[in-house]
Amino acid sequence: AQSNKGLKDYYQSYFPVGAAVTPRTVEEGPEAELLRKQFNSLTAENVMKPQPIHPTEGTYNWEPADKIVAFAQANGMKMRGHTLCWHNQTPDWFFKDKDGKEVSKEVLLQRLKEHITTVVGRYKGKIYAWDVVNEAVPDAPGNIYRESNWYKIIGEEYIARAFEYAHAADPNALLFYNDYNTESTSKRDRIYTLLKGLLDKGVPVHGVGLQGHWSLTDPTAEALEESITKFASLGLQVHITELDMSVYPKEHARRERRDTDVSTFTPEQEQQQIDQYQRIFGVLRKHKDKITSVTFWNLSDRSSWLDNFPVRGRKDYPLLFDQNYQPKKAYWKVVEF
Ligand SMILES: Oc1ccccc1CN[C@@H]1C=C[C@@H](O)[C@H](O)[C@H]1O
Repeated sequence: AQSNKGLKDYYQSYFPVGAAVTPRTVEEGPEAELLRKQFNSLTAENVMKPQPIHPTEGTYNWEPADKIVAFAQANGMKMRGHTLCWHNQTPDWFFKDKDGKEVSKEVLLQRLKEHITTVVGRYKGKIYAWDVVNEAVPDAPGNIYRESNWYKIIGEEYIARAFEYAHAADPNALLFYNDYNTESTSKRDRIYTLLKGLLDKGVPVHGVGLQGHWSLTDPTAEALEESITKFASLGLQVHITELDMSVYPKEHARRERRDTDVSTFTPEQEQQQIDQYQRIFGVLRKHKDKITSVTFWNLSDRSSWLDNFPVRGRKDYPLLFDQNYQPKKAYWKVVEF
């Protein structure tokens, strides 16, 4: 019956649809029920990032990640791994020796290799796609490489090495480069240059993750189409990895509250959100030959990372399910096509 269909059923002949979850989300209850009904792919929102999973050189924290993997396995869901190499949520110990001094390039490469080999190896055969490197390209025009500790100590080759380590650990896993703001022409072009260079050197990159932290007006359908086709022209699969649609103007840096930062979800904002979700999914369906996964970042408006970014404590309403896990008007425009 229609009522039993979820997003994953409507999109069965297009692409898997997923959500970013916490270990709490997969405990029995309304959120686990919503996951089962609506989604057939999962990403761990935080617990597979370097800091949560490998807090000190000698300790791995497997239990939270294992919980999410077990839920995916038990419910026949695909699992995306997020993320192996990133400048954020990465512990300082990677970059420091026992005296607190900066480590050499060789030591840091060895630590990166150990981390990736151990994490990817543990979930071999259970995680089919990894965000190997996250956000290596800066927003500001000009440089291709963000000046992270990875880049400063190793140089640009840290990216190729990360992909090679992941491929050696699980030759069957699809390996992705993941980034946000991928529809801005300057950043899009620099990501393209980075990826083309890696592919030309034979580095095992299989796809690009467009995070999809979008807003009511950005991107336009044309800009999104341009990004999808440009990256696909490299022979890469395209995943939308962190889709949400803030009801506030897009910003890319955390900032303190201003008294104008009131939380609103007016009928006008809702209508704009309905129209934008309809436009975006029209483009994604049109390019189902290039798009092989679409994952929302978090599950429902009950809780979104945007409730605290870029402004702490400003409630956002970015997803297809409301604060009581019910489909919003935008949901029906996404599934009725
Ligand atoms: O939209 C942004 C603006 C500035 C910096 C980072 C981002 C997006 N950064 C993402 C968001 C949330 C995290 O949980 C994800 O791991 C990260 O990939």
